[in-house]
Amino acid sequence: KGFQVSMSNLDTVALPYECLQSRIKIVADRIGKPLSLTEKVLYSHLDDPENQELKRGESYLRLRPDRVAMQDATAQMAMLQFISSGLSKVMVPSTIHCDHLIVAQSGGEEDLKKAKEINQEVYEFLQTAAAKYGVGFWKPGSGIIHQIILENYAFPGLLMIGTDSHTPNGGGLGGLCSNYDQLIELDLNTLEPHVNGPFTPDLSHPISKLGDNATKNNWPLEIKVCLIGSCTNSSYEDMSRCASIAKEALAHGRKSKIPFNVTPGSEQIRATIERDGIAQILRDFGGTVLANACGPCIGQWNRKDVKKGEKNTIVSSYNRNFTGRNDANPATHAFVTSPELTTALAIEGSLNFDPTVDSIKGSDGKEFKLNNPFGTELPAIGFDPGQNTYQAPPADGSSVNVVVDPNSKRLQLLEPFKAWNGKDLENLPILIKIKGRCTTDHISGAGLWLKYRGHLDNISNNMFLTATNSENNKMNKIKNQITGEWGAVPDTARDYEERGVSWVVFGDDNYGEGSSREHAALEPRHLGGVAIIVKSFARIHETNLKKQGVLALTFAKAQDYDKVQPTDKVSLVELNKFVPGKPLKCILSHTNGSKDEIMLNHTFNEQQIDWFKAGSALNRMKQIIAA
Ligand SMILES: O=C(O)C[C@@H]([C@@H](O)C(=O)O)[N+](=O)[O-]
Ligand code: SF4
Repeated sequence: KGFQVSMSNLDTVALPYECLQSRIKIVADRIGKPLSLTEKVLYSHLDDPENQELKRGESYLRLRPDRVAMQDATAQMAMLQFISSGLSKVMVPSTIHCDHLIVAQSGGEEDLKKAKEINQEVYEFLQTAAAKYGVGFWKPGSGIIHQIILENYAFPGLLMIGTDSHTPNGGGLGGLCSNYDQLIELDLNTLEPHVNGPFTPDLSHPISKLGDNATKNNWPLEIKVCLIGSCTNSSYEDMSRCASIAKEALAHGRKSKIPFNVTPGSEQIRATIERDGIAQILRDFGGTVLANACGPCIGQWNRKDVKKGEKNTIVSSYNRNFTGRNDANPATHAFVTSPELTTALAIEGSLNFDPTVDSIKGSDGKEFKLNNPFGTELPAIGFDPGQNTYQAPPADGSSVNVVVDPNSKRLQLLEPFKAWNGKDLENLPILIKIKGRCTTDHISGAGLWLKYRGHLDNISNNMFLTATNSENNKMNKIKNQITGEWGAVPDTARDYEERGVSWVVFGDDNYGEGSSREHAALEPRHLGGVAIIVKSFARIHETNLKKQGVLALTFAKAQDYDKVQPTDKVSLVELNKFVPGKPLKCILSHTNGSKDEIMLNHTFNEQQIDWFKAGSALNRMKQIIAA
């Protein structure tokens, strides 16, 4: 009792277990039955455990997170929004992690040096904003946010807000607990390794069928590059399992047939795999050790081996493989799988090779088969922390000067979005009616655009560039409904905006899947979009739209999507009756004079409707603070 342990060895704030347990007790007494792990983590962070409404799947919980973590591609916008809030310091321990902006080309040291030069302005902004507002700063080279969280910050029961969709990775240390909502039994002996792709992580192939499926679909069988690493596949164990395969190949005089890139998840992983000889084995196998960063996973890859438009296949252990995501080449067929399967496939460099059954010819001409990979979960003699790349926030950063050059191409201070004018939205043009998959990479691509993530007007030039227009099945070719001219999506949106004309977008299922990037919501809002109307939303993106004051609406009847003509004028009426749980009325006025009235569902609660009325959640927060 009374003995305090700090939340991490980099913070002074104590682990909050006493407070968490007292809140759980209050809720457990209210509910009167055992709680699942998720309920324990959430309810122990309730702002008002005595009175919070607790309807599973319905209630919006007001929560107090223990900490916040931001990666550098989203932290710029997060800190710009924080600066515009007028608050003087963060309320909970927070950190910024420089991991998304380092371009992979020749290898770790060289790439990191170049990144520090190229991104100097952005790193300087983040480093000074961190110091000024009390945020810890992990310098470029520290590693990927989620690996660092696992190494320094995650603890059982933690509730953390992260500006990246893989933040739940830290939940892996959630610890065991007594009550489950559902028990799913998986017989792992029946589960064979799978490889997913191309163009989506949802297209899954058992390794035994991969070659046939690739042949049937005319996907290139030859693998051009294999890449291991990423925020969720770059632990010490991952690397040591890959090294066990590399070592076996080397023992038979074989190595990777193709370029093989290795991304350590953090400086600690890099230093430890160097110390333990694992990095050298991977280099002997033909590997290039890249910087501790996201790199090619998010298109930070200065790829030289194929030309843009050239059809080719790559295999990685990354998390995503959407069109063009890794190298901005829409013809790159990217497949994702485990780090060890990626390593094994590199030996023969073909999708037609099944390392679980096929043998390999050694340099002595003799056939051999790979044994199952094995790894070491934790290094026997502990981790080598490597270089210290962490900057703790000073006790008082108020005098720190944060520079945002008004002529910068990469950073721009934010202007508040306008509040709703209290009127219905009448006869708006449709900017684009999107057909099929529309991920956040389609709405706001990464790759070369990542450099503009701190400049809302400049990054808006990538808006919807790779979304498919239902009218012509083309990307980035839409008709301006006022001038009749065909043009690029961002230019057309800017033309409407300059004319003071708001617009809407229609979309398909799981709209906005993938990344957390708020830019996919900020950009349409910035260029004059007022409503996104789709068959269904991806959860994170729907919330991002609401936060930015955009009406995130879904067809009450999915088939109403087919009633929408790209030339329609769209009205959203009776908005004065916009309340939780009540669908909104939409009138489609077709060019032939006929009209269709359809109903649109939404998931806005009272607080979020206030965000819409105020123009954004940030505007609403400032109203509350000022009141
Ligand atoms: O786009 C971003 O900056 C965040 C994004 C990125 O890490 C990604 O994997 O796409 N994510 O996953 O949330
Ligand atoms: S998914 Fe890729 S880009 Fe996103 S955080 Fe992980 S490594 Fe970085």
